[in-house]
Amino acid sequence: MIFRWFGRKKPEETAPKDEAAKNESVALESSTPAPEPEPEKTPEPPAAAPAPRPETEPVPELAPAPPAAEPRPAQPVPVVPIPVTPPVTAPAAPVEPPAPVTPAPAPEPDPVPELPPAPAPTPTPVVAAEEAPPTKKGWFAKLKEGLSKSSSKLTDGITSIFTKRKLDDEALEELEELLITADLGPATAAKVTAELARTRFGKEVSPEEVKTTLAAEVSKIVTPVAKPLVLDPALKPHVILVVGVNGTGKTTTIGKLARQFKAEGKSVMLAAGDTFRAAAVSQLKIWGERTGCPVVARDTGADAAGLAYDALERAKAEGVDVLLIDTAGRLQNKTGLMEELRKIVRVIKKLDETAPHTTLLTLDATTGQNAHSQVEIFRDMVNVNGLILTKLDGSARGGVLVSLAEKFKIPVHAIGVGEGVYDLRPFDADAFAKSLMGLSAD
Ligand SMILES: Nc1nc2c(ncn2[C@@H]2O[C@H](COP(=O)(O)OP(=O)(O)OP(=O)(O)O)[C@@H](O)[C@H]2O)c(=O)[nH]1
Repeated sequence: MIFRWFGRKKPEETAPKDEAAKNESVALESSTPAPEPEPEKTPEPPAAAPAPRPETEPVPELAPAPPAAEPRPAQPVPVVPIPVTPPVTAPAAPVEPPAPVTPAPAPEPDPVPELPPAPAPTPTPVVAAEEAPPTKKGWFAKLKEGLSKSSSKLTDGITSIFTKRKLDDEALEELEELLITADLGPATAAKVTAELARTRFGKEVSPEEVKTTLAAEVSKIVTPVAKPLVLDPALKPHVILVVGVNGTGKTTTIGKLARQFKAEGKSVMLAAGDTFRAAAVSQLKIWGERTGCPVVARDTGADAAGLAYDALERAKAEGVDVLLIDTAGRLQNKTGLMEELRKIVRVIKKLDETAPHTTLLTLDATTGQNAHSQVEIFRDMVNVNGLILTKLDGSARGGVLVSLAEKFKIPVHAIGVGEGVYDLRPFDADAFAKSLMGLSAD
């Protein structure tokens, strides 16, 4: 029966590699500029097109009224002096004379003392003032806490399977199922349990041992993809195209990355390439303000590729270090989206044939296995060469990162564990694996 474990489920996911290679070449082909018949719609360098000039940042009028979706972390709430209403005391038992009951001075709607003009929600240009950057220890704690829903599902399951029990076929089967339901995917689940069987089969194992072994296995699987996003200093700018389904965290991630690059002393420019939704544009503008980065934007409905072209042209002219381009993510209109993304790529290649230098796909970790199809779809549209898993905080499906790593082998540059500007961190394989299994850092 041991052999059942070794032979039964060889991780059968070699196919994706070929598929990945195939698709990659497709994507690359599609982005090769040479015999492209299309550029008739390509926005030409806006020589004589003064009309919808991309408006540029800073955008002073944005400071007030952030849209509801604004991911601003808790700010000290401006204290507006509110006129204190006198406590309404029940009038004491009526005493004579009953007649001229002078009604207790009604809590007058106070003559509103002229309030000093409400302190406008601070324009928050200084990111550092928002929250303190977490220490390494604080970061691990945050990651562990963020992954607690994912890990408690796993650790509760492991405890119930392995309390005073030998590692037999049945236990392995249950473990494998548990790992699958925790989104690690069938191939990863089989691989990890087979490894456990190889070393411990027939022995009594404690839940702690199982967790430690699984953490080590998970770490082995995700280590090859844990690659920080490194900017090429020779590029002016290093162009990062950010793609992903709506709501997966593109704009927020751009804001967080912009902060990080700025903190490293880089000059950063943002391009509001999701021209479809006005809210997306204003959200990016807010991030631009918060991080002190200029934002190239146009009116809703403008041509996204034209905007990207203008942004790159300007970034080059200004010698900017990094250009982050936001994009739309309307999967409902897949063909239209594919066209739009490919066109952005083609058009920016006219200015720099090596751009985009990084095509980042944001994936919402709460969507579990759905993330797999998103990788496939976007990889086929554009040559995705980096992933960012967002919303790992509060997701019960953080295990999906492991199956993504195993299947696609695309670098995971960073993970998002909150809406705050500091809540994006380089992906640390070991810290992630331990947190996922509910273990402590050391
Ligand atoms: N908890 C949590 N929320 C996040 C994280 N990243 C983004 N969000 C939130 O997810 C929501 C969607 O994020 P956006 O950045 O607007 O996503 P988008 O992909 O740009 O979406 P569209 O603008 O609709 O295209 C916002 O409320 C963000 O604050 C994360 O790591 N953790």
